[in-house]
Amino acid sequence: MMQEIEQLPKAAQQLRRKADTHKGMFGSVAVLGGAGGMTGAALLAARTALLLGAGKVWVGLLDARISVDFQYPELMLCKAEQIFSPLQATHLLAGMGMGTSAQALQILGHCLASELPLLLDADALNLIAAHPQLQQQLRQRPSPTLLTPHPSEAARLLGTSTAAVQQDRPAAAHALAERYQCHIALKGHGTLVMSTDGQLSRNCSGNAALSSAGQGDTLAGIIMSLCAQGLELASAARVGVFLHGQAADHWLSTHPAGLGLSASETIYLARNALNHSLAQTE
Ligand SMILES: NC(=O)C1=CN([C@@H]2O[C@H](COP(=O)(O)OP(=O)(O)OC[C@H]3O[C@@H](n4cnc5c(N)ncnc54)[C@H](O)[C@@H]3O)[C@@H](O)[C@H]2O)[C@@H](O)CC1
Ligand SMILES: Nc1ncnc2c1ncn2[C@@H]1O[C@H](COP(=O)(O)OP(=O)(O)O)[C@@H](O)[C@H]1O
Repeated sequence: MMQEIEQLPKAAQQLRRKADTHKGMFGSVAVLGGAGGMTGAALLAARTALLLGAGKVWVGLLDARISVDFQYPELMLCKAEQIFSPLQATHLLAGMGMGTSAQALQILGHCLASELPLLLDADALNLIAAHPQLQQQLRQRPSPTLLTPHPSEAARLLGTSTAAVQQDRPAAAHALAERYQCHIALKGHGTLVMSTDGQLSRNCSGNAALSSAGQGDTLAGIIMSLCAQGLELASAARVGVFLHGQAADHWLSTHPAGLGLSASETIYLARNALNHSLAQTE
């Protein structure tokens, strides 16, 4: 049976903060990605993780020419390999703008070998689709893993066409969860979240304003930020897809035709939506 996500899932209430806290209680997220020409994808995910409340955020870039994000100097930038020596993060997300080079393959291998909760997107998914040994490593991970494919990435992972995925999205989500033994968020209008316990949910928020580059990177950042702050990974996916869509729905109140929403602006809208929702239910 499919559950509809029509409002912020109750699990979000766990994000409310007590008075006596410190940053160590809200997780340390490491983002792996950003090869030459696509460092923006990794920075978008990292900025989102920070602005949605994660305690600390590292960015391990494959293109190591950039050493600081001047707009968000709170982010800790380093070479991708340095994330693992020593591993200080509590949560990993990988793939945004990572490319499919030998270096990307090696970094993804480190991520899969770690025992941390892991979100894989974009090129991490393309690499998995192309390398059976990574598929085996993925299936054997003892800790929670979420794959967030858009329909074309899902098609590569299933060895089918994008049209076939879109023709029966619940079947595709189910097949991905079965094949890779992971939680799945199959993106696109009405994003489906399929968890390894067999629960299938369809997100009802969001609109065509999200059809622009980088919006998947912000979704990945939202989900891992929520997970780092204590939500179980599948719950973080359900809360995250709703918040991401809600951000775009709020954009329509000032931009009714839904044009021109940048991924960077989605971050602020999602942050507002989350803060207001938690304050309203106090
Ligand atoms: N600022 C940046 O550096 C950015 C870098 N990006 C990176 O660019 C690389 C390539 O990723 P792309 O996703 O662009 O390329 P892909 O070739 O994986 O997928 C793009 C194609 O997928 C199909 N598709 C996507 N959503 C669909 C839907 N809902 N229904 C039907 N078809 C759909 C469309 O044919 C679309 O042209 C990745 O590493 C990605 O992370 C992107 O994240 C965009 C932003
Ligand atoms: N028409 C739409 N309705 C609802 N959500 C959408 C729509 N178009 C795009 N999205 C959402 O925007 C995000 C796009 O992600 P993705 O395709 O990975 O982009 P990118 O790789 O550029 O970051 C997904 O979360 C998707 O569900």
